[in-house]
Amino acid sequence: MARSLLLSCRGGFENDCAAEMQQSASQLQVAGFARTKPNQGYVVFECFNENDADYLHRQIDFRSLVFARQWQVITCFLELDESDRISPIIESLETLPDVCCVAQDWPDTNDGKQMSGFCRKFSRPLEKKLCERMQCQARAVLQLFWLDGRHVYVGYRLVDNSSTYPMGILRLRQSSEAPSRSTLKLDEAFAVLLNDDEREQYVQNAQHAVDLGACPGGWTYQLVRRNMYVAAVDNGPMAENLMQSGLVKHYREDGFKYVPERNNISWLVCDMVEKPSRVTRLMLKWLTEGWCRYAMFNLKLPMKKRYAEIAQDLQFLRQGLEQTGQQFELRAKHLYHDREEVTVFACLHR
Ligand SMILES: C[S@@+](CC[C@H](N)C(=O)[O-])C[C@H]1O[C@@H](n2cnc3c(N)ncnc32)[C@H](O)[C@@H]1O
Repeated sequence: MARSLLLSCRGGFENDCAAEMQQSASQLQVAGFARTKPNQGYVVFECFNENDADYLHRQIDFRSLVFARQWQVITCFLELDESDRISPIIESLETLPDVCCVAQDWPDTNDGKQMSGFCRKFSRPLEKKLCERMQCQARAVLQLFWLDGRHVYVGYRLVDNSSTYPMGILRLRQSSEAPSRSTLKLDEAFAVLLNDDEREQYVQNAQHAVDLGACPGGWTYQLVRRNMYVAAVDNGPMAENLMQSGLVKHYREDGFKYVPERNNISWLVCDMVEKPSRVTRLMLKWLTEGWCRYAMFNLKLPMKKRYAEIAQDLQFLRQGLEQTGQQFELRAKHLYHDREEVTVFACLHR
């Protein structure tokens, strides 16, 4: 009897996450409304009808949601007594489908961070009590979302339609050879926006790549690390260690005017700070002209209504790719290492 969904997001992006969920629900003709507060790092979406939360959780492809890092159906909200937190949780599980394991998350905020130690300690006794209920073939996870040590949302999420990472966050370490922290955005994008088969097929040694807005070279570093030849386009200075790799050629040119010299570019990546609509048009041009096979790029979103902007840009791109009559992929995610920006992957299957 689940009426609500919980979606976690980066603090400050609650309105965008809520607007996206509202739009996704109304496309499925499900009525509901979002409850959230600024910077709380999550949104609760309340449906008007019983079971609609489960329906939305099954019908909406999690990968289509840009701003949600993780989501779950809420079956109940518990206020717990510190003397016995486990019993009420166990008692509340009757309405749950079969689950294969338990996951504990909390809001990714300064207050929320304090929950990490608590959850680590709590998981052992909880799992001990729950082990009889776990069924390893089950396709759902028991998901707890702690607000503090006494308040928790209990519910579930489907393994095949949610993030596989704890808290929906892929944590990566920056290599000392990478010249900027931005490098983690592209590393995360390859991991999150492509599945294992796609990574194997699309990302290969000795491919040619173009990096627009490349300096100082954090994204180029990720391409070089994957043994690609890179045309790095930017007026700024490139990190010397990358230039010494022998794989990078630096073009001091305007990324909007640069035309590739070769016709076998696999990857176009772009991190230029520019209006998202302008970058979108440029990416569409590269893909439809056949100048590259795959594009991974950032759309910077300094405006207030970020969901409205990204929805419009993605729609423009989708329509442009549809007009080619070819099959294509288009995915966008507000990644953990993204700040006021969203990362997009697009390709045309020729
Ligand atoms: C966010 S930084 C890129 C950081 C880079 N991806 C990294 O990981 O080190 C944006 C870069 O875009 C460049 N840029 C902005 N507009 C450009 C344009 N029209 N053509 C080429 N580069 C541009 C800037 O010079 C700047 O170096």
